[in-house]
Amino acid sequence: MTDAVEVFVPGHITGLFSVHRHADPERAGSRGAGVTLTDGVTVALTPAPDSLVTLNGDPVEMPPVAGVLDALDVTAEIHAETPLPLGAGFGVSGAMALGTAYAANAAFDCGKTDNAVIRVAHEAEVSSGTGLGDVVAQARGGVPIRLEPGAPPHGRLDAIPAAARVEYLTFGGLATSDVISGSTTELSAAGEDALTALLDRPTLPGFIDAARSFARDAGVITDDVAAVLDDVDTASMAMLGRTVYTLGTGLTDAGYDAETCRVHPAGATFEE
Ligand SMILES: Nc1ncnc2c1ncn2[C@@H]1O[C@H](COP(=O)(O)OP(=O)(O)O)[C@@H](O)[C@H]1O
Ligand SMILES: CC(C)(COP(=O)(O)O)[C@@H](O)C(=O)O
Repeated sequence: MTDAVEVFVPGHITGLFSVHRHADPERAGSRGAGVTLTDGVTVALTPAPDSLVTLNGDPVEMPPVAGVLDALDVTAEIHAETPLPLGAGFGVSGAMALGTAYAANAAFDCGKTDNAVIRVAHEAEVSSGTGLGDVVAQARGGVPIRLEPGAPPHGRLDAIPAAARVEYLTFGGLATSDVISGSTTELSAAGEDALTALLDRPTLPGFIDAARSFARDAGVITDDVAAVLDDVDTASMAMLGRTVYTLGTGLTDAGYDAETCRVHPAGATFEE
């Protein structure tokens, strides 16, 4: 058993998605597409007799992290640091679950393969109702397309092979669990149409166009987000949060004081 293990997990903004429920959480998930970010979450895990989770120094209730620790039957202190806001569509909960799973597997010599670690984090995230596709996307990096839902070996991923600057502006959170546990028929139909359109044009402009159509058709846009989307036709809304993002410089060009990062070229990594 080692002392502390640190893992970096990229943030993930979902552009479009459809919900695929299944009694078995490793087969449940979403199809869709998003961008992983160089702004992410660094998860530091230290084995400890009582589990504790902090985010930027403050204790937090984080069900998917608790779920990972339970599944691995370990207790630990998890200290996570991120520039990203929690609950605003950046997959912070998925990042914390995946970072915890990788770090715990290493610190406690659980002996799991990469796919098995991803499966543990995905199951905990899905069972907590905090996400459906963030974990598999964050394990891959880049601009992942989720062709089939679920953790490996069930889910299937592809990606848009491209890099970009990413700008984002956040107004606050949207409760992911309220949206994905409610009626998702309209949202999922919009997500399937948008994924088909993206696969016809798997480029960054194709992604933003599909994401904007999805955001409009899914009926989730809030007034603060809508006002920015009216101003910036290369921007869309992060699922699921009151966040606007663009690939390139659209937000700053329009005079918004946006945060800036890049598409992350890789998935979660151990920090040396
Ligand atoms: N202050 C907080 N704001 C939002 N979520 C919080 C907060 N403290 C704890 N949580 C928990 O964090 C999780 C956030 O999940 P989610 O909304 O999917 O966020 P994200 O989009 O960052 O992944 C939920 O389980 C929620 O209960
Ligand atoms: C959109 C969402 C269901 C939730 O994303 P977040 O709010 O960032 O946890 C995501 O996990 C996905 O499946 O695409």
